Amino acid sequence: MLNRFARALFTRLFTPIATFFVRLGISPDVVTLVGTLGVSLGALAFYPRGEFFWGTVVITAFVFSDTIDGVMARMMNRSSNWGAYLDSTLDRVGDSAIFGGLVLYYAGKGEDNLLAALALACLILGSVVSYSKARAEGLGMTANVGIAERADRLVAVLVTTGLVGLGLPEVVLTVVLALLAVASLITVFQRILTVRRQALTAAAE
Ligand SMILES: CCCCCCCC/C=C\CCCCCCCC(=O)OC[C@H](COP(=O)(O)O[C@@H]1[C@H](O)[C@H](OP(=O)(O)O)[C@@H](O)[C@H](O)[C@H]1O)OC(=O)CCCCCCC/C=C\CCCCCCCC
Ligand SMILES: Nc1ccn([C@@H]2O[C@H](COP(=O)(O)O)[C@@H](O)[C@H]2O)c(=O)n1
Ligand SMILES: [Mg+2]
Ligand SMILES: [Mg+2]
Repeated sequence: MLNRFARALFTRLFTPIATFFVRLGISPDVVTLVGTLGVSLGALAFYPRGEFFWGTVVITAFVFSDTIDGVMARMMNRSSNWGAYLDSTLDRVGDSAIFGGLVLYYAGKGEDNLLAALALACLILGSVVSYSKARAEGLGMTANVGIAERADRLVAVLVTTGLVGLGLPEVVLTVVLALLAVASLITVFQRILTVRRQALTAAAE
């Protein structure tokens, strides 16, 4: 949902940074790689220790590299299949680090099995959401639908985790992760139904 409504706004917001990087001769692939490293290190260095606020600040500082790399590629007229593949594959690494960092904290020092299980459910279901689109695209179909696309999932987990780091009760994170897991599951079904419709229509033609 956010992807649809906020993409144009965020593209405009980050165009000056993208222009600056292009002038410095930096390639979009480097931005994709450094962004993923920053997100993953931020998540895995801070979240397992329960440092939710600083972890979220570091992750947020790097997560928008995913918007900047695409803007740069289009600006330089070098959008490529390789770039799209690298971008999507590394997205999965960053997303796994974020939810994985929460799993590590709650399965260990945080001692909350319910929160650990919910963070794990969000990690797994989020990956299935992404796979359901990638597989559809690999078969020549589209699955660009769903109430919990990547931007929605990231905003939900980062805003809530950051606020818990500032003192918001953990029960709010429990509720948000539970809702996110359900929304991700619904998104999987929305995508399956979309692809089924396309596959059946194509078979009938
Ligand atoms: C007091 C609280 C303390 C904590 C403070 C921090 C709060 C943090 C708040 C927000 C963080 C928001 C993070 C959101 C990041 C979203 C970035 C993003 O997703 O950008 C990438 C995306 C490019 O898309 P891709 O084509 O690369 O992605 C594809 C897609 O993701 C598919 O997903 P799927 O659904 O299938 O899983 C994949 O299939 C595919 O593989 C993949 O390639 O760009 C956009 O989507 C652009 C729109 C981004 C909209 C973000 C909205 C953020 C809203 C509010 C943020 C407020 C923070 C303001 C910071 C301002 C900084 C100047
Ligand atoms: N290293 C990269 C990263 C991205 N691209 C191209 O941008 C598209 C994704 O754009 P976003 O705004 O969603 O990040 C991607 O499909 C590629 O075409 C690239 O070429 N190299
Ligand atoms: Mg990108
Ligand atoms: Mg991406």
